[in-house]
Amino acid sequence: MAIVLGPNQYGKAEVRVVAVDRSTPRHSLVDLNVSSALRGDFAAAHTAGDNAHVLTTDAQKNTVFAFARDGIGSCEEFGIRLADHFTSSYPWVSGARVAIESYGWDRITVGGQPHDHAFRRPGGEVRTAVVTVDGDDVHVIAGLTDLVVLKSTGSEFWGFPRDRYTTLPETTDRVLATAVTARWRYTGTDVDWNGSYDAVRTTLLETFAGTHSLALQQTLYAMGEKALEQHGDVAEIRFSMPNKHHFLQDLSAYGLDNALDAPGAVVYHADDRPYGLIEGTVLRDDVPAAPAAWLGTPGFC
Ligand SMILES: O=c1[nH]c(=O)c2[nH]c(=O)[nH]c2[nH]1
Repeated sequence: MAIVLGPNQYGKAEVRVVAVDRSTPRHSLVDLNVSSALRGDFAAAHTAGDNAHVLTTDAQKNTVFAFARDGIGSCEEFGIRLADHFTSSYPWVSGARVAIESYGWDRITVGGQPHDHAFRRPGGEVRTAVVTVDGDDVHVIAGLTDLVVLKSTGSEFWGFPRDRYTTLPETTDRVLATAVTARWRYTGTDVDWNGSYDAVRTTLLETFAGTHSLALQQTLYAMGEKALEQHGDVAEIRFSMPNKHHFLQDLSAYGLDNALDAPGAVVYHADDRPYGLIEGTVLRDDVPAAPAAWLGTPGFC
């Protein structure tokens, strides 16, 4: 009896690449989750720790980002480009599997017009309602979770203090993305619930799109302020908004620039964790607080 190596493959799973075409003011974006796996003669790595045949998973990840710089096109084309590249890179790489998930983004409409650089990811979003009767009081909190939105420009972040652990560069043009959880409390119950829900949601989307953001905190406040200005029967609105970071990928190590104004797609790494978590309440100061309305609804400060 001999023990032998059976089928094997290896690669980098779930490379989150976002390529933004900024060549005109009307941006478009491709948002992918790419997993590559190589097959071939990798026996020595397994049996002897000899890595001479191992095209690193790190290089596979870098290849995904580098190839995205030329634009992604369809995910099928992108997969073929990558798989062809990997299999032609070394004679012992006889096969490659490239699996791609593509996340669609719709343009946010503002005043009936599709926005140039503000997008909403369809799916996932959930409408919520919490009704609390407390003695004679009836409280209604409407809301939504997982309203995923992104601006490919119109977002800056600078002017923050720098201590010895602060390495974040200042930026005047970044991707801003979040998954909005919002809950808003009505002052009464004489409300067209569906109409009001749609209208508040529209206000949130239009304000996210239309606010030139200096911080996600500022965008949060602007969304709440507009919701209260435009909807007189809303007493307060609470938000929980993760900052879904999109880092400009550094491609300089392989001789590629990734400048915001260079031709080709601008390539970002969509990082899923850790994430900033920005939470806040915007309220009318002349409406009594209603702590009973929020009892048992966690996730807000
Ligand atoms: O909009 C932001 N707010 C922050 O508080 C913060 N912190 C950070 O690292 N990036 C950002 N972005």
